[in-house]
Amino acid sequence: MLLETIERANDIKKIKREDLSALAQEIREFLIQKISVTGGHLGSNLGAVELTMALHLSLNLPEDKIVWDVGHQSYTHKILTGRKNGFESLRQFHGLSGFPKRKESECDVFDTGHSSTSISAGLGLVKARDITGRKNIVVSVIGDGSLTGGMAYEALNNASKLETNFIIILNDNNMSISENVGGVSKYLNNIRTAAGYLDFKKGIYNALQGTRRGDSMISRLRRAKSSFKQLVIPGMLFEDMGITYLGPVDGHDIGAMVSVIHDAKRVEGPVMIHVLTQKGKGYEPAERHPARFHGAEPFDIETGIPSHPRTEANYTDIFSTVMCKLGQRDEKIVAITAAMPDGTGLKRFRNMYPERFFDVGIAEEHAVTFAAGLAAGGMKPIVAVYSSFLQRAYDQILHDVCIQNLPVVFAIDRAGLVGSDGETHQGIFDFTYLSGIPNMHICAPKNKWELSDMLKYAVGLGCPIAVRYPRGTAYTGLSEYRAPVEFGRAEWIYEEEKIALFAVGSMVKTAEKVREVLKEKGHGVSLINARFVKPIDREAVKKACGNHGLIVTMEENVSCGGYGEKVLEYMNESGYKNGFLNISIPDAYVEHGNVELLKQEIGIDAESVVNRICEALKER
Ligand SMILES: Cc1ncc(C[n+]2csc(CCOP(=O)(O)OP(=O)(O)O)c2C)c(N)n1
Ligand SMILES: CC(=O)[C@@H](O)[C@H](O)COP(=O)(O)O
Ligand SMILES: [Mg+2]
Repeated sequence: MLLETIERANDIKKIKREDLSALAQEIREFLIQKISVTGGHLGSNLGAVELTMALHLSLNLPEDKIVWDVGHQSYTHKILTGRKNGFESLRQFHGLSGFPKRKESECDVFDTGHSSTSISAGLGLVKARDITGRKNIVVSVIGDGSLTGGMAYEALNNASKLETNFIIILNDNNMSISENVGGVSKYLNNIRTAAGYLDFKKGIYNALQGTRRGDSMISRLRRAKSSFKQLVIPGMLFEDMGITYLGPVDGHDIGAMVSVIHDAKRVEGPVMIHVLTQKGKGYEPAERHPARFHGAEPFDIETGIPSHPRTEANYTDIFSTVMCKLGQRDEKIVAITAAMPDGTGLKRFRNMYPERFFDVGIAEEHAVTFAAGLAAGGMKPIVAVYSSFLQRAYDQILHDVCIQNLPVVFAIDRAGLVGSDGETHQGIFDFTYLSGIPNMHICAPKNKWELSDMLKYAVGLGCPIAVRYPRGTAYTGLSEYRAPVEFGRAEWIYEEEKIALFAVGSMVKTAEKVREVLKEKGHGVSLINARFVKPIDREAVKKACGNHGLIVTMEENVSCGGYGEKVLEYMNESGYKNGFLNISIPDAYVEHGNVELLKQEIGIDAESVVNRICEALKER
């Protein structure tokens, strides 16, 4: 086994050239086997095996630096830098992260998880290198999907005036999570097609090898121009910006890539190598269904079928169904996603109302301002977005939606702990970043019916509102509690005396369990479904303060700027002296792992909450 000989960075250089494709095959088998058990980002990793090997053959790690965009394709890099044993615990609590982590290895130079950051970060590393007089190589690896994100262009704009070496690898597999969309995707497609015309199986770069920055590469291409009917000069967009373009190169040909990287290292300035790869390469189910195997749950290797097929609807399914109904009822309803039609459940809406569906690419900032424009034009936009990705669009929410009080609905999925993606993806800040914005309203459903009711309520509200719901199975308990949603009003579920549990969204289910245990211990416990985080229901808090010694707030958001703080602020303002306990996420990032385990770890699972309440009662 060649893979066994790889124990640390640079060991790959000891492998004989003729054995490299066998090593690539072993890496693929390893990835398929491990990810079939743990789950993980299979497709992107299978596509980037040879590209990563070529980089490791060409660079000297950790002195040289690789910045992985999103970082979901960095598994081969982890294998080649001595972490293959960690794959047993990939994305599990205290196990190997699914993304690059500086704390995991000195070969991980920059933490990622969100898209389109790699060129900015790489440029920063280049400048730090130049200022300190070091000579190392810096490479940013960005996918075609990530190149739809605005940050990438801000960085290219900035990099274009660079006079020292900076290598950008565009790993183009013609896919984002779903189909890649828009003008950039079309442009890259044209390059691919042009390469096809030329019948340059190994890419235009190989045919023109030996060219240098700004000289014969482009002029040779121009000379070659007369031989085509339809001409696309590859990379002209980048060349015109001052970025040397090399490619396209076959991303599964290690020799070709080592050769082009060798040349790129000699360019004094920014240089982009355009590499063509196939998502899911080498595993048929993933090649056939790249979207399904982008982020795979554990699966059967023979068939590709998930090992634990889902039997219950999740919140995304509910959102998806409601959107189709809303779209049917009202022609002004439009839906927007930033490259997540599958993940947000908007695919069905897209199929039914293609003219009212917009996938804007990985462009959350644009998605929000675009929605504001739609609203200003009289439409009723719903932006479906993951909580952690919406963090990017803070100013657009404030400046473009809320100052003008435009009726944009934010359907915030993956709110709360998401699990195996970890720190970068936990949706635990949205109450905080949204609730400080005047005109914004925020609500969270306790179960699947309430999500449906809240969405319908939200589209009729006529001003900015966020409905936030978690990843995973939609709660079906408390179905008998379905009082109409009213602006800023909580819902009393159980009304007793002594302890009042004010729970938000997903925490209502936890609060039910907490209540059961406390009742067994002889306590009277009220349970209030908060429903609204902004505005909070002051009347409900006032009422609870009248006959409950202890007020407990429960939320899956960081404590700072969350629901609990708002309740406490109101209690203080009003002079209520009741005991108060805030159950929320502490002021820290939460790593990857099973959500139930993470909840225990941070003390927001039912058992921990009971213990904390009992402690609080003792102190009184
Ligand atoms: C800001 C942000 N929005 C959305 C995502 C979700 N996301 C992760 S990977 C990905 C597609 C990236 O496509 P590409 O860069 O081409 O890489 P590939 O998956 O094709 O390897 C998306 C949309 C993200 N990580 N960050
Ligand atoms: C890398 C990335 O950002 C996405 O692929 C993310 O992992 C998707 O998460 P879900 O599995 O919750 O859709
Ligand atoms: Mg891609």
